[in-house]
Amino acid sequence: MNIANAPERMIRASSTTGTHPGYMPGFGNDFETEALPGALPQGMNSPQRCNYGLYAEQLSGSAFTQPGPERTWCYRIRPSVKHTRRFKRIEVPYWLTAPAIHDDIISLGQYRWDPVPLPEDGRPLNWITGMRTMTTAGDVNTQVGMAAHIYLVTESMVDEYFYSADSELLVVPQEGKLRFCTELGIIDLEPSEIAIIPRGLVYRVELIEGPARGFVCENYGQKFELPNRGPIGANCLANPRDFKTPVAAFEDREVPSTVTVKWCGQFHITEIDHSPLDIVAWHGNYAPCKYDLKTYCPVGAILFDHPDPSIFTVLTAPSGVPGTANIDFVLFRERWMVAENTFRPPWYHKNIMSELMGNIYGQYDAKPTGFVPGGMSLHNMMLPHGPDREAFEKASYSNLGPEKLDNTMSFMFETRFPQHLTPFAAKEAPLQDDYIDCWAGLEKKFDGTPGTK
Ligand SMILES: O=C(O)Cc1cc(O)ccc1O
Ligand SMILES: [Fe+2]
Repeated sequence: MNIANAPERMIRASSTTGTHPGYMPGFGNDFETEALPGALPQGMNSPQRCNYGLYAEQLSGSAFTQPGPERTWCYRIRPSVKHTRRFKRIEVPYWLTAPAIHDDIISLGQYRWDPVPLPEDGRPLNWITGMRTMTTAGDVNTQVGMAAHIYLVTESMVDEYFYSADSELLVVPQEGKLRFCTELGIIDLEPSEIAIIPRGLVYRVELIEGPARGFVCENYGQKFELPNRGPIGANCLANPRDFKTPVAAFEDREVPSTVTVKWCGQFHITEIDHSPLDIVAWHGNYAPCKYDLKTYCPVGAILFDHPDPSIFTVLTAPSGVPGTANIDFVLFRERWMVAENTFRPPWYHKNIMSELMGNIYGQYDAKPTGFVPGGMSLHNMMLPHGPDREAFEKASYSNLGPEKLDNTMSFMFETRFPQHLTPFAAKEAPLQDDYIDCWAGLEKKFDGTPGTK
């Protein structure tokens, strides 16, 4: 069943329909915001007593001593130690964490999947139960690597909260609208936008318009940052002002609630009697944000040849080895193709990085058919791939006038680590068994005589 045809009964719409309180522009800025006047101390972080009887608490997203430390000061109704009680382990069987290598699964191969459908039994899915891990890479215990997930959401979390101690999440919606009610404010998210939810931040996810499906890159390592622009200079690509961080918004609600924590790949639940989204004011540079991919300004080939896809990097998460990302988030969006005497789609290649791609909408130039919106592909470390036969023939023989690639948005989670398929990706998700055949028709053109064929 296609997600778009899901019966109405599967969709439990969100109760949160209020207008959004607003966002602040900038990437990694030192923001300050208060939902009540005077809630934020001025000139200091820890006054003897805070206004409104609030508790001051620091959320540290980096080592204290990291150059450019990332932290946020929160002024909240209760310290967050009151938001966790005794933990009970629970199973979340479809959300897997590296290392997760299964002897009976072969990750060596070119793989492609159709969009993951909603479960046929109609059971509702929320942000936690609807997460489907496709690949894992690296090791959460050493804080390197990533996981790629598909989420399917048909119901809101109600009095249920979550945080991941393992990871920052990069969320890439493909269908439906979600609202992330976080400790630091509210983010509404729809296709063509992305959100970054920092490690350790508590939130619940509501369904605004559903069902919702999308992709998640779970980053176990250093945070995503804007790439160095090198000779490109100060402008284009993702411009910092287009990132939006929510203003403070809090809840003062005393109702039985749960908090689920993802910690070293395990899930634990704790019961509390109030909403943990109780931060009235905050300041700092460790905060969630969203970004509209339609504001991404691509820079590309304006005379000849096809550059490396790194020119389309939106965000990069460093690995510690200079220039060798733990994860690059790369965007293939609408753009003009003008290169002369050039094979314009991606060249055939074999790459030490492993490439997981997803289609948000439209057609991807190297794969005109089969790689559909909501679908994913994986070209793992040192596995050759490139345009299918149809794309090769068209690009080799078409007249090369300026051409706009319109209505197209695909992306890549590219990591320096090999990606391992999960049992879900290998056995349950709609894997295209015949994907490899897209190259079968590439014929031998060489006949020993010179000249282009
Ligand atoms: O494999 C792919 O389609 C992604 C990709 C695109 C590109 O323009 C160059 C290299 C590359 O891996
Ligand atoms: Fe590639």
